[in-house]
Order: sequence, then structure tokens, then C-alpha cells
Amino acid sequence: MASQSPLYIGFDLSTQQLKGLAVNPDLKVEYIAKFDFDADSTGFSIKKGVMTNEAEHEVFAPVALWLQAMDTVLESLRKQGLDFSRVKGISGAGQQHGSVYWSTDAEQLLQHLDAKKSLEEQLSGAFSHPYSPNWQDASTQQECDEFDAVLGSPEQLAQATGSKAHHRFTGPQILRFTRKYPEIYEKTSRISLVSSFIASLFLGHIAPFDISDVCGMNLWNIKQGAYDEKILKLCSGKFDVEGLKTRLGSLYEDGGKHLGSVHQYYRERYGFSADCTVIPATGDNPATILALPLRPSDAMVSLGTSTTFLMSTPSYKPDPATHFFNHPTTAGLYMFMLCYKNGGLAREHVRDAINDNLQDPHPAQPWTHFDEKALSTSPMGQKSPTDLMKLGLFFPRPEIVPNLRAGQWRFTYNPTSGDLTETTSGWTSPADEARAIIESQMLSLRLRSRGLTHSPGDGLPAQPRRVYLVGGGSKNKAIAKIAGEILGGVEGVFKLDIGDNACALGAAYKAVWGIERAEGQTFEDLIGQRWKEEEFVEKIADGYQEGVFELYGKAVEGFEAMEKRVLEQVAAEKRG
Ligand SMILES: Nc1ncnc2c1ncn2[C@@H]1O[C@H](COP(=O)(O)OP(=O)(O)O)[C@@H](O)[C@H]1O
Ligand SMILES: O=C(CO)[C@@H](O)[C@H](O)COP(=O)(O)O
Repeated sequence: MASQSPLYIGFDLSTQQLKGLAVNPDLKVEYIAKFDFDADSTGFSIKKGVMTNEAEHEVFAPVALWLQAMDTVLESLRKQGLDFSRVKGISGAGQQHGSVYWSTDAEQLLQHLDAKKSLEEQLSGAFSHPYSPNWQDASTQQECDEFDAVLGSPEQLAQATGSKAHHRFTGPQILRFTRKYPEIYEKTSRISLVSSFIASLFLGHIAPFDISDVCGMNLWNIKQGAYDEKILKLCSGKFDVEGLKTRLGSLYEDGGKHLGSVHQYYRERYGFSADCTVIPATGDNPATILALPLRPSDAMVSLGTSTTFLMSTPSYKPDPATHFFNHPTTAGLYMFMLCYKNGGLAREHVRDAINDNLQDPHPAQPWTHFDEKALSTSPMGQKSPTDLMKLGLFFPRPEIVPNLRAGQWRFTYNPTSGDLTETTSGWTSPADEARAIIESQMLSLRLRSRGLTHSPGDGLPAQPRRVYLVGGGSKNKAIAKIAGEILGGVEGVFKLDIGDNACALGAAYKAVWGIERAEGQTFEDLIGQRWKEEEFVEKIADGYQEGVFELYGKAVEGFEAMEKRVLEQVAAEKRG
């Protein structure tokens, strides 16, 4: 009977919520539950899932919040009627780079979980530090400078680890931790990523890192398939390098590795069966590319709190401006990524300003006015082809690409003469900014991904075959339309049937593959065979449109010049 078929659970522990969903072997979602950190938690002074210490540019999240979320999501799945004895595999997706610091009691506490108590009640003593640095943290400039120098240059660090040093990457974060909290570091038995933290909860002991998510630490030499000794030496600070190695632990190449059975706690408390196996949880972005059998010519744009641009590719071409990770399931493939801090929250700032300006601060549909403004403004704000283009950067938080302080900059650009002027004249704020912020974000993606796209033939310009939108913002048709105009996509812009749950879905598919694969069968092969295109994806906007795509090609040149100008200005400010 279909209702007795196995189930596979995928969790997504992201910035603003925990989601858990269960799929059957046909890849169909049967159950889904969500815990919104701000709306549903009790006892934490968080905003948008995090806490901040502005003075030191720190952003962090309480680990106990995630335990409360896990208790609640499991309970909610049970209340929906999920029969946990059907679950054969569990995997997860964690916000990338965040680190969890386990106490010396952690293994004991995890091993002896008491089914009568919640996780939150009994794991408070399992952490040497109650907080996990969040990917939005910008406190590690000094450590990043040291990481960028350790192999000679940022280029060489990128060549070895897939990325130059970034504030949020776990290596620089650990080095700062050894300096800010040396006594706590000494009392830390193990360090997990958010992904391996999820797996640890279900295994009842501390799980190894995942082969893809480990690439978000600036510690793993991707080509050598090992930690880089020189970098580990730097990262251990004044402590010994062997101690750091113990805290990090070893890992498996195989993303479908059977880590062990679900812990007794879950069998007693929820009715899981002993043959439910834990498969390594990965990062939220690597999990997102597992939500469909992605082809190397496709692009995914994840419109979550961060905006990320993802491609699966056989080529390893590291560059300080981008990221390469091991592919989460398939040896020989890599994940290419761009990541922006100013994604969803930056768009919300413009949305709120527009709503306030219309004296409708809380409309029933919060995005209606934003969408209407975005769609009624012409591309680049040009009413006629001879008008100047409007270009801007909208960064309420310090940005990663390019590495710039928080701020807003507005320009006009003459695509014929190349004249670029910093001015607000001609701008109607905030109305013009709805289209301008989407254009700004998409132009940056097009600028930085052009080396990886190819012509689809018929004399067409280089562009993706398809653009898939996922994450909270993928519900927005105005964003989808403008994304298609700028990024192209010969077949169009698509959304997954459950677009804002893509990373939980990718994690669940990873569990399906980990358990059901035949000897040597790849993820793409297994998921490809079960994938039902017409049921799982929906075309939401046109992609390549002749004329508009080329107009935005000119805008990309202006955008590149604008970023260069702003970077020079900000560098001059710093010099005083
Ligand atoms: N209709 C919409 N239009 C545009 N953005 C939206 C819409 N609905 C939700 N969002 C955005 O989605 C973001 C959350 O996305 P989600 O993928 O759930 O987040 P995360 O995984 O980072 O926790 C919010 O910041 C919000 O701005
Ligand atoms: O830092 C990165 C990727 O490098 C972020 O993408 C985090 O992985 C958090 O993602 P969301 O919470 O926005 O999904």
C-alpha cells in the first residue's frame, strides 16, 4: 500500500526557520512542518533568527533555539499523523559556515538522551559556548587577512580551498574564537558545522563533516581531498594543531555514507524504527542543487535571506570573487556559487519604504506595491532608448560581493558614451528602487557568472539553458520576470513546485539516494529516473528575450564600472 511505503526526511536549518519534510520513494512530499524562529520561539531575544553585537560586527544565533525548533518540528510532524516507523533515512541542510562548539560532556549527553525530555531540556550542558557565529557575521577581518596571506595570496587560498578568505568562513571564525575565548576553546571537545550538528542530534554522537559543506571553512584542500596543514597551523592560533584536528574530526568522501542508525531517543519518543539510517547532512546551498537533477547548463538562484547563484559544473576554476565546493553527492563535479548578504532583507527594506510612502505600511499582501512599482518601471528606468540608465547598490548590511561596507549608492549611466555619474537626480525614491534593486542583484549575477555560461546554439548569446528560482523570493513573479530579462535562459525561468522548500527537499532526496541507490549509482541517475518534470516544476517567466537581453548586456558594463568606482571611493574614505 502506498501509505506504507518508506519515507525519507530532510531538514533545513536556515537563518530564519527550521523546516522538516518527508518524501516517499517517488520523490513526492507527504508531510511538511516549519518553525519560524522569530514568530514561534520562546525565550530568545532574536531578530530575523539572529542576535547582533554591532560594536564588533558580530552576528550569531543561540544553539538552544535550534533545539527548541527541532523538538517542535518533530512534534508537529507527529501531530500531522506521520508514522515515523516508515522513515528509512534522514538527512539535512544547514545554513553554511556556522559552527557549534561542543563541551567535554557532549558525547555523554548525546548518547544518554532521555526520551521523556525534550532536546532543549537536556542538551544545554552539551555546548561549551551557547552561540553559533552566523554567516552574516563580519567580525573576522584580521583573521581573513591572515588566511589570505598564509599560502601567499587570496588567489592561492582560492585555488586550494575553493574560496579566498571570507568573514563568515569557519576557519577565520575558529581562529577568532581561539583569541576571543581561549578558555572556552580549551574546554571545547569538538566543533560541528550546522549541517553536522543536525546529523549529530539524530545519531546521538558527534557526526563527521560533510564532503561539500567542509569546503565552506577555508581549511579543506579540495584537490588534495585533505585538510591543508599550513592553514590548520594558522587556524589553531596559539593552541596546538593536533588539538584542532581532534576538534574537527575526519570525514568521508561519500555523501551517501550510512553514518549509523537513528538514536534510541527518537525510537522511544517518536516511534522511529531501528532501521532508519542517518545520511550526512550538507550545507543549505549544496542541498538546494539536489532538489532537482540539475544539468551543468542550468543555473539556480536561491532567493532566501541571502541571495545565492548556483551551478553544478565539471570545471574547477577558482577565483577570489566566487566559490567552488565539492559537489555534495557526485565525485568529479563541483558546485559553483556566488553569495550575497543583501538579498531578501535588502529587498524588504525597499518594499517597506514603498509601503510607508504610500501610507499603507502593512498591506494584506506585503509585496503588492513593490511588485506593481517594479513592473511599471521600464528596464534600467529608461523611458526612451536615449535616456540615461539608473543604476544603484543597496546594501543595508556589509556586502560580500563586492566586499563593501553597508551603504546606498545611486548613479546614472550613458551606455553610448560610458559616462557614469553618481547622482540621485532623475530618481524618484523609493518608487524607482523596486526595479533598481532587483536589476542590481541580477546584473551582479550575470556579470560574475558569464565565464561559466555557453551559447545554446542558433547564434544565441551565452546564457543558461534554464534559470530555476528557489527560496522565499521565488514566489514573486515580478522578480522572476526581471530575472529572465537579465539572466536569459533559452527555455525560460522555472520554479520548483515547492520552491521555498528546495533545500529541505534536496536533503530528503539525498537520504533517498543514500539508502536506495544501487552499487555505484549516481544521484543524478537515481533522481533523474524518478523525476516528473511536468509535476515538479513550473515555468513562471520567459527567459531570453532578444533586445532586452542585449540592453542589459550594456547595463552590465555600466554596473561593473559603478562597482569599481564605489570600491575606489570607499578605499579612499578608509585611507582618510
Ligand atoms: N512574495 C515574496 N516576494 C519576495 N520575497 C519574498 C516573498 N515571500 C518571502 N520572501 C522573502 O523570502 C525570504 C525568506 O526566504 P527563505 O528561503 O525562507 O529564507 P532562509 O532560508 O534564508 O531562512 C524573506 O527574507 C522574504 O523577504
Ligand atoms: O553564507 C551563505 C553561503 O555561503 C548563506 O547562503 C548561508 O548558507 C545561509 O543561507 P540562507 O539562510 O539565506 O538560506
